[in-house]
Amino acid sequence: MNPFTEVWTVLAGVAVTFLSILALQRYRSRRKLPPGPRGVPFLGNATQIRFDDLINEFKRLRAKYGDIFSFKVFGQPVIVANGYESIRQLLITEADSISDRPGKLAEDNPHQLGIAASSGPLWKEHRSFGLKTLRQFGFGKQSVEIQIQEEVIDFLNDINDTNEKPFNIHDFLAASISNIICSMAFGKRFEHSDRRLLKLLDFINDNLSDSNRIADIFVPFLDWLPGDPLNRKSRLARITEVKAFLKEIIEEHRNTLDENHKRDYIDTFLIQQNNDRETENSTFTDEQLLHTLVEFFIAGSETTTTTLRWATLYLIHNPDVQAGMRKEIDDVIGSSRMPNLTDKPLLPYCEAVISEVQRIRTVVPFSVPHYVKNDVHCQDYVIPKGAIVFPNLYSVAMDTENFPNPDKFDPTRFLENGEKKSEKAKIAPFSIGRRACLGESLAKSELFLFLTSLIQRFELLPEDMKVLPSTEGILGATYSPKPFKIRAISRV
Ligand code: HEM
Repeated sequence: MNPFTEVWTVLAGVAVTFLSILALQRYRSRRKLPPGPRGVPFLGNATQIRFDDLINEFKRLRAKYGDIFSFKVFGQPVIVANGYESIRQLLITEADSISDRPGKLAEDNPHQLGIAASSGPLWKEHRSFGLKTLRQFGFGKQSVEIQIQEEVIDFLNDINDTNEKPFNIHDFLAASISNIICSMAFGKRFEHSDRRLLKLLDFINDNLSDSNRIADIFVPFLDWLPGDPLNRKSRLARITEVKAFLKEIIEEHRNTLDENHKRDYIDTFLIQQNNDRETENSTFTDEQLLHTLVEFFIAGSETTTTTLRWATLYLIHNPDVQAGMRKEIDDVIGSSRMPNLTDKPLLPYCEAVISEVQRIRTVVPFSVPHYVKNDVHCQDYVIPKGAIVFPNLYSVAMDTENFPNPDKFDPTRFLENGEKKSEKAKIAPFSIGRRACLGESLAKSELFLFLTSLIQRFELLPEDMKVLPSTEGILGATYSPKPFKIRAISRV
C-alpha cells in the first residue's frame, strides 16, 4: 500500500474514534441528570456551592430542585439524596451499583485501602474479616460491657477531680472512648494523661472538623500548589503522625507475636498475613493493616465522643430533660450500682434522649460519600456511572413530617405511652444499607453506658448560668459543637 494511504487510514481511524468518544460523552451528559443549578464550563458549580455551609446549602437546593438534586465540580457529577425514602432507594434498592467509595476519600490513601475507603472485593473481604475479628474481642457481645464500664469509671473519676470547677469534657471523653477501640484493635489502653494520645486525638478532631476537607475529593491538584491551600498539607501532616504512632504499635505486635495466643485485631491480621505468605495477590498487606487501623482509631473515637459532647450541651440547655433522666435512673437502678446494658429497655426516657441527640445533631451529616459503579435509573433520572452520592442523613432528622418543629430538643418525640418508639424508619445517624456503620452496636452501647452513668453520678451545669454555650456547630466531615465548658456537681 502507498505509505500516504496508510497514514491517512490511521488518521481517519483516530478521528472517528475521537469523534465517537466525544459523541458518547455528550450523549451521556445530556441524559437526564437529577435537576440542579446550572454551572459554567470547567468549574461546573465549584464556585457557586457554599461548601462552608453545606447544611443550609443542601436545604436550599432541596427546596428548589427536590429530594434528589445534582451539581458538578470540575466535571465531577455529584448527587445529593434527601429524605429517608430517596436515601433508601439509592443505598438499599440500588446497593449493587452504589456501594463503592470515590477515590481520595481520606487524606493519604491513594490506593483506597482499609475498610471505609475501599470498594469491591477488597472491601467485602475486609469488612467481613474486620467484623468477625472485632467480635472475637468483644464487639457486639456482653463482654464489651465490662470494657466500657472500666472506661466509664476512669471518666467519672476525671470529672470528680474537677471539683465542681468549669472544664471542657472533650479530652476526658475522647481518651476514654478511644481506649475501648484501642483495646480491641491493639490490645492497649492509654492513661488519660498520655500527652501523645491526647495530641493525636486533637489532630483527628482538627481534621474531621475542617470544612475544607471536602476539597480532597474534588480538587486533584492541591498537592502540587505552593503553600497550604485549603489546609491540605496541614491535614496530611497530622495524619502522618497518626500513622507513625500506629506503625510503632504494629511493629511491637510483630516482634512479640505468638500465633497460639491472639491478643487483638492486629495479631489476628498478622497471623492471616503469615498464612497467606504463599498466596498470590493476598490482600493482607502491611499497608492494608495500617489503613484499617487508622480508620478504626478515627471512626471509633471521634463520632461517639462528638455525640456525647452534643448530649452534655443539650442537657445543660434543658435541665428538665436532665432531671427526667435522673429520676428514671434513680427509680430503676438507684445509686448503689452502675447502669448496665440489661437496663436499656427499662430506661425508655434515657433512650429517647439519646435518639433525640442523634437526631438534632447528626454527627456525620452527609454520611461518607458513595461512588456510582454503573448507571442507575431512579425516579425519572439517570444517576450516572462515576457520580459521587452524598446521602443527606441530616435531612432525614430534620424532616418536618416526622419531626414537627425539628429545631426543638424534645425527647418525647421518641416515646409512645411511656415506651420507646422504634426510630428505625425515621433517623439514620449510622446510615443504612451495606455500607452502614460497622461500629453501630458498639457506639450504641457506649452512648448508653457513658450518658446514663454520667447523669446518675453528677448534675451538669453551664459554666455561667447567664450565658449558655451556643448549639451552633462546626461543620467538616463531622458536625461537632464549638468548644464549651460545663461544671459537674457530684450527687454522692
Ligand atoms: C455515634 C457514633 C457513630 C456514628 C454516628 C457513625 C456513623 C457512621 C456513618 C454515617 C458511616 C458511613 C456509612 C455509609 O457509608 O453509608 C460510618 C461508617 C463506618 N463506621 Fe461509624 N459511626 C459511629 C461510630 C463508629 C465506631 C465506634 C466505629 C468502630 C470501629 C465505627 C466504624 C465505622 C467504619 C469502619 C465505617 C465504614 C463502613 C464501610 O465502609 O463499610 N463507627 N459510620
